[in-house]
Amino acid sequence: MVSRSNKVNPDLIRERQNCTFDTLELTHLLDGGIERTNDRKNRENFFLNDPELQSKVPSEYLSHKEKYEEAVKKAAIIFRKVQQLQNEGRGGMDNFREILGGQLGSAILKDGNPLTLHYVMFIPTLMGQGNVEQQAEWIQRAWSCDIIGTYAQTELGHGTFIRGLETTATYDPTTEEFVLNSPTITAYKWWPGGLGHSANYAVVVAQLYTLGKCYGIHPFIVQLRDEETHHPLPGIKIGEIGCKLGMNSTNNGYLGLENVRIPRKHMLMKNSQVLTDGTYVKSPSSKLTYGTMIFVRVVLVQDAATYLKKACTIATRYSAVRHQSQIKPDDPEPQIMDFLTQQYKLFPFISASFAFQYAATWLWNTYNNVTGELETGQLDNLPELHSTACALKAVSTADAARGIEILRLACGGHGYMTSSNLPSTYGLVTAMCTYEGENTVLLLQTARFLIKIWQNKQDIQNLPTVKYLETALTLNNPFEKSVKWIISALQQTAASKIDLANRHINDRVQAGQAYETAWNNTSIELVAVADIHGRTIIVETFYNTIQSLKGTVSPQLGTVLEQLLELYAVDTALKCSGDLLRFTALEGRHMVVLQAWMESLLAAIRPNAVGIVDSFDFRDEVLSSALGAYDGNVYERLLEEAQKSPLNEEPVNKSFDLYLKPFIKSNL
Ligand SMILES: Cc1cc2nc3c(=O)[nH]c(=O)nc-3n(C[C@H](O)[C@H](O)[C@H](O)COP(=O)(O)OP(=O)(O)OC[C@H]3O[C@@H](n4cnc5c(N)ncnc54)[C@H](O)[C@@H]3O)c2cc1C
Repeated sequence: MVSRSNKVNPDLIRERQNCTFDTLELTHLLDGGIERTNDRKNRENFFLNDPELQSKVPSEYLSHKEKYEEAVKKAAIIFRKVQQLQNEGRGGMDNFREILGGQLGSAILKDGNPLTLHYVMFIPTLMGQGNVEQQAEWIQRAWSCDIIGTYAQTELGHGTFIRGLETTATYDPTTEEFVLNSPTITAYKWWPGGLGHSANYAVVVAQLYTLGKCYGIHPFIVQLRDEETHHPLPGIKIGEIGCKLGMNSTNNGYLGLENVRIPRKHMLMKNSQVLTDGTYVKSPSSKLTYGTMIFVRVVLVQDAATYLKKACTIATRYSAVRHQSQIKPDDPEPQIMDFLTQQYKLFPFISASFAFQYAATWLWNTYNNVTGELETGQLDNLPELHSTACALKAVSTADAARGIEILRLACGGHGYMTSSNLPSTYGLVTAMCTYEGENTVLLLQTARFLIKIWQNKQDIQNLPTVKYLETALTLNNPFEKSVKWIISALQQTAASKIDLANRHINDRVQAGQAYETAWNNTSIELVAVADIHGRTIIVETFYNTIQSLKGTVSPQLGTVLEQLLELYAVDTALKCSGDLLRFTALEGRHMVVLQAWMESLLAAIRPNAVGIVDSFDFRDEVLSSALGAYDGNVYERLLEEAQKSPLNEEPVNKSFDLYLKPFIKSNL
């Protein structure tokens, strides 16, 4: 068997020598400073050097059951270590962000963590929707993992349309309890992570009935399993939903409820309440329940950026060491990265990963400001935040999933190997397009906000993400080869498309259609409206971030960042060129300028491509890829990974004697 050398591949050495900027400077910038880089590295050492968290057998070779058991074992170790860090005052939120996201988390558990929902949904829901007494009772127990929870909203019959959920919680004033039921098969909860065999509690979303009246969906804390034996409690029908495209260790579960009684105070009552006599007290604002949903969407934009960066690192390093074909007859085989089409597969996604990271940071800050205002009863900025989070989550996860697939294809056959780690990365990211709000549905929510703003333009000045709508239609904006022009052209396009969609809704209403029908009949345009609005925000945020960094980074790095910004902007313009030709001053002859600009940017980025992805500073364990390792010893690693196949443990498999030999002989 070939043993792997410790030498770095000479192509990668040369790429690194040719890099024009200091990769460490970019690493520190992306991490948020040298101290945060050091914290991250310490955290990586703390988790990844722990032998208990290392796998002997790649998880693909385990059975479904073994995968789950291994995942629970590691999840318990991970969170024990997180608790240790928290107790020592080390790390704070970053521990959770990295453990639960695409950085450290996916290095240790490549196909999902069964305890993620506990941290990402159960605890935030207790915090966001529990009153002070409920928080006092539950949050400490949840933080210390005395109980493990999940969030059970989706049912077999309904995901998106939550008003259609069928699980019922009927108040019984005689015992001061709620009685929970799944009246039909379609009322069974379906999908919650960790629900199958990990959680012993869940926040269950159910239709609330009291004094004979239904008050719509509300959240309830339901105990699912005995805290000692872990056996399901009476009336709880529970299990795991089975194999999926990806995320096969997250233990997604189903849940049926049959006359399950819970105390009145298990209804989460920060917003609405049911009093002991059964009187329903309405929430002061239905918008107050948005908080947790928005939080997760905000986090997903960051995750989209991280996973895309990982895929870019794998495909870019591989493209530097892989040689194939010839550009000119008799030339040696070039690095595949020297094919222009290959650069076009790689570099726009490198630039997109920067765009998404900066959008995520901006969205996170906006989220914190707006939720701070909520605490003081100020709700004015919530609809805009909701609309923006919907659009950015949809655009970033869709583009990241598409990008990872293109990056996988960019690695040819070897990208199809699970040892490239591109298939499971795709599995994790494409799921993000569906959960926490299905992307089309989210874009339609953004569109609803935009149409409302368009119909009623007062106070728009105070809404930063839509302020442009005031003037964008009347702009006289001759073509210019600049990012600023692209931003204003995207704004003009978004405004024109909103105007057009609005007119089409009105035309349909005038022709006799109900508003809702007219909305549905215009929804292809409405989705496109929200999509371009989201892209406009992302390009503008990227531009603003690079402007704010000017003078704070070295000129060499400044140049690279400017090139990435320009590439993201021009690539967006080219992809939206049909719309830009239709709604802005862009003409056919300008398309030639945009195309040449894009090609010149590919050429400019080429010498730094490996340097840029090196700056993402993913440890090999985090990349988990035979194609993407720092040393570039791709072929040795592929062979080494192949040896881990259980089929290779013996020279002749028993199926030969059992089936193949009789078959061959029978053909004689
Ligand atoms: C990996 C994974 C993990 C999950 N984890 C959880 C969890 O922990 N807890 C939980 O409660 N749920 C969870 N879910 C469920 C998830 O939230 C739902 O799948 C999601 O909300 C979409 O709902 P749906 O599956 O019912 O799809 P549907 O709503 O049935 O969507 C199917 C199609 O209909 C379209 N559609 C639906 N409504 C509209 C509309 N109004 N306008 C236009 N088109 C529409 C959609 O665009 C889509 O194309 C998870 C799902 C996945 C895939």
